[in-house]
Amino acid sequence: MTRAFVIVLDSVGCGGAPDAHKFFNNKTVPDTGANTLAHIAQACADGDAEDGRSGPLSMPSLDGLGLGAAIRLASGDETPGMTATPTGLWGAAEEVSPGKDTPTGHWEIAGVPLPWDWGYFPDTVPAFPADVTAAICRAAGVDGILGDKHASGTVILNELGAEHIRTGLPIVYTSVDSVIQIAAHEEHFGLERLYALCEAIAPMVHDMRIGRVIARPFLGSEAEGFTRTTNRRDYAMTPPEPTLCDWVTDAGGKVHAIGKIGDIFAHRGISSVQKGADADLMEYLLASFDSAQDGDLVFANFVEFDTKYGHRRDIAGYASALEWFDSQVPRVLKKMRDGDLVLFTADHGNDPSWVGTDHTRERVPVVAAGLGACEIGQVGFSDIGASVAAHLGLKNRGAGRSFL
Ligand SMILES: O=P(O)(O)O[C@H]1O[C@H](CO)[C@@H](O)[C@H]1O
Ligand SMILES: [Mn+2]
Ligand SMILES: [Mn+2]
Repeated sequence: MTRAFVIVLDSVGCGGAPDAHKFFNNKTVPDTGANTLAHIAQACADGDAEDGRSGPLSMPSLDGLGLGAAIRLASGDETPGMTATPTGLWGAAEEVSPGKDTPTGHWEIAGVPLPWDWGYFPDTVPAFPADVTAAICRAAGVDGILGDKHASGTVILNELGAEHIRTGLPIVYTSVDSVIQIAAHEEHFGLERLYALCEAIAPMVHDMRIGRVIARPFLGSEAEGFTRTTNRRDYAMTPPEPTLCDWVTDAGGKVHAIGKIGDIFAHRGISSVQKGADADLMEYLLASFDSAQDGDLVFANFVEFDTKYGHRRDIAGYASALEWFDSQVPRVLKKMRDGDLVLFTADHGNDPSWVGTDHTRERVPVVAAGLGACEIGQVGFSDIGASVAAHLGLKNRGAGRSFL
């Protein structure tokens, strides 16, 4: 028996998606050519990412496993600063699902491509139909909502945070993803009240094939500014079929969710959940090597690349986050024991050099330690789930084929 550790670097794509022209930022600009990792590496090499860090992108550990090679394979783009000869398993994965959001990417990685099209809200004001707004008002006990449009979650707090405190009305917004996000002040509105509101409207919203209701609690004041807290909670639709998480638990193993993995899978097939800032998650991941048993899956998502830097189009911040993560990788690899598979991948792109503030359709890197040097080439997202299942000796393989 063996153990598997699947570590998703949220939004750390590597370009080259053949269907990128079907996905957009700013309504009209296709994602063709977007490449989160390569464009960050290029900006660093050009001296355009000097805020809080300096010089070429430094990711020696993941590059050593095969990250630079994976980017070049996926996209043909240059990878300045990342030119090591791989010592790990490496390749790039392509998504087939019609969506570039987090649940869609994770479900397909876990063996289940999306069998439907998500519902979306139009980029108009108001964005939400009257019955949705009425349901929110009823559940919150208020007589209106603020926002009611497509927005960036940090920008809308600056715009409406003070009015929210003054009026007590929740801030409700969406994006190109299939989401309703509700932002409310933890103290003025109340954290539990925000959770109860999101939970109450989730069934109606899911019936409209809207993938998630996201509670976006924040703190602060008009004078100090408003900051989102780590108490975000996602009320996601249940995956359409059993996923890798269910296969593991059905076979008697445990799935240890680190970060928002539990929420993404609507807590189906999830044995334990640990949440927090990415720095905390790294410690939970390290500790999981001491507690995970044979047959278990540790499934982690590091979200700050996406939420703090990708959506904010902050290239230097994104580069710093990548460099921090890479500096932790030797600690992870040292914890491995014989039979462990440790696989790093991503769920979509979020190129901080791109227009707009939304995800970008990209291939994602697949690099792994524990199986020696091996090029797997171009694979599908669901092949990752099939390979992890094969590694754990599971019968179910989902839609993919194992590359092991
Ligand atoms: O701008 P914020 O609130 O971070 O929103 C982002 O977070 C949502 C969920 O991942 C996405 O749909 C994206 O719009
Ligand atoms: Mn994501
Ligand atoms: Mn995102």
